Amino acid sequence: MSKVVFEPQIQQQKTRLFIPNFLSTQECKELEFIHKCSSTVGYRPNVFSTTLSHLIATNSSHFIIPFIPIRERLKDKLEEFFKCEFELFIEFTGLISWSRGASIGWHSDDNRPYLKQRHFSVVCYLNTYGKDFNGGLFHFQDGEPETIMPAAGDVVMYTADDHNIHSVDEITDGERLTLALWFTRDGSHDEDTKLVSLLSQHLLNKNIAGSLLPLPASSNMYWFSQDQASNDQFGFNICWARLHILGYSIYISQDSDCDSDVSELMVQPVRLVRGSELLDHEFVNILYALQVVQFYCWKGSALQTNTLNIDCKVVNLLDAQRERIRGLNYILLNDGDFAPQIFGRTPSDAEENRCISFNWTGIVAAIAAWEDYVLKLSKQINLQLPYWRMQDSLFNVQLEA
Ligand SMILES: O=C(O)CCC(=O)C(=O)O
Ligand SMILES: [Fe+2]
Repeated sequence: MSKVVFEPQIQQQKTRLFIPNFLSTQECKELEFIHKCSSTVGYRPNVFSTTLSHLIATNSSHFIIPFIPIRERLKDKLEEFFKCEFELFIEFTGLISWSRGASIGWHSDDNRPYLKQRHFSVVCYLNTYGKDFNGGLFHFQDGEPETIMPAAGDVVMYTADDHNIHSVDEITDGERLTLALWFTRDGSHDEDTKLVSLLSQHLLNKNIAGSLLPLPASSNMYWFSQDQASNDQFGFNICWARLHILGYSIYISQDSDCDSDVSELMVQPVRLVRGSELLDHEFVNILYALQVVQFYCWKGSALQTNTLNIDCKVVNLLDAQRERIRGLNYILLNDGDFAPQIFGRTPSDAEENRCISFNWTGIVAAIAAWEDYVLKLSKQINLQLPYWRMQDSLFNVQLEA
């Protein structure tokens, strides 16, 4: 009797996928806006991050809405390609930016005992090599593609094990931004369970008409220093620095005894200053001012068109106010050149940094447009949360219009 011989399957296991243009330009820009007004110091030197739980903790849960359809599309694509439909959970979602000096050597993403639940990695590039930053090329140690040159909208998915040893070159200038997700087969590490619980506690305690203004987290989360481990006094506050590189200063009228206490300054009402002009509008805190300015950068040209009827009061700075701003900058920016070194592009590009056209009426228009935007997001989250609670999962609920 002849035996049936089973040929060993010589089939290369698929371990990675590169997808150009998976996200639209609008999706990338919206996530960039969220990161630039919400980021805190990250988990590695010169890295900044925005996690979904941080958005909830800072009264900005509504910013989770734009992530939902993107997470869903990424999960569907990943499960289809790796043939594991309905098996995966999202373990982590975050916006991560790397600034000058950040890099990572050869590693796999599950290379620590506490990271073993990470089975798949997904990196979405939200900005572009050569345009927004230099350095920061991604390399796989073996196989194809060997090198990825990040471009806004492109996505790479790979198994988090040692089939995919990879590295990222040092960023030499600018800020390289990604949306990073890890997926797991282990339901006990499902990020959604934790998020639904945090959202429930947060939103149910608050009436629907509750304020949509951001609340700063503890001030050390916004304190950047070159050597984070040493808690170096020489550094800067990320919010002040992001406004500074866009050409804005901050005026705080309230004179308190604890001016050198940064946590106190983060919760004071602020006014925006540009050159020698001060906008006569009080923002409840620095995070709110930052959200409006970043919103203006995002929507700028669209806002310009209907600014004709906007009432905008701008006054000239008094010498005493100028002195006060100098004092605040000394505390919050230290050396004013340090922030552009970390966030900027060479040669100094503060002007080139997207917010090219500036006028105060644009900013005032942005205050109203920001409010419409967050109100719309907030309505969506309030409608969806009951369904998320039922399923213990964040998903795009198809609601009747
Ligand atoms: O941003 C990238 O291209 C990859 C980042 C990375 O390797 C990591 O965070 O583990
Ligand atoms: Fe990695």
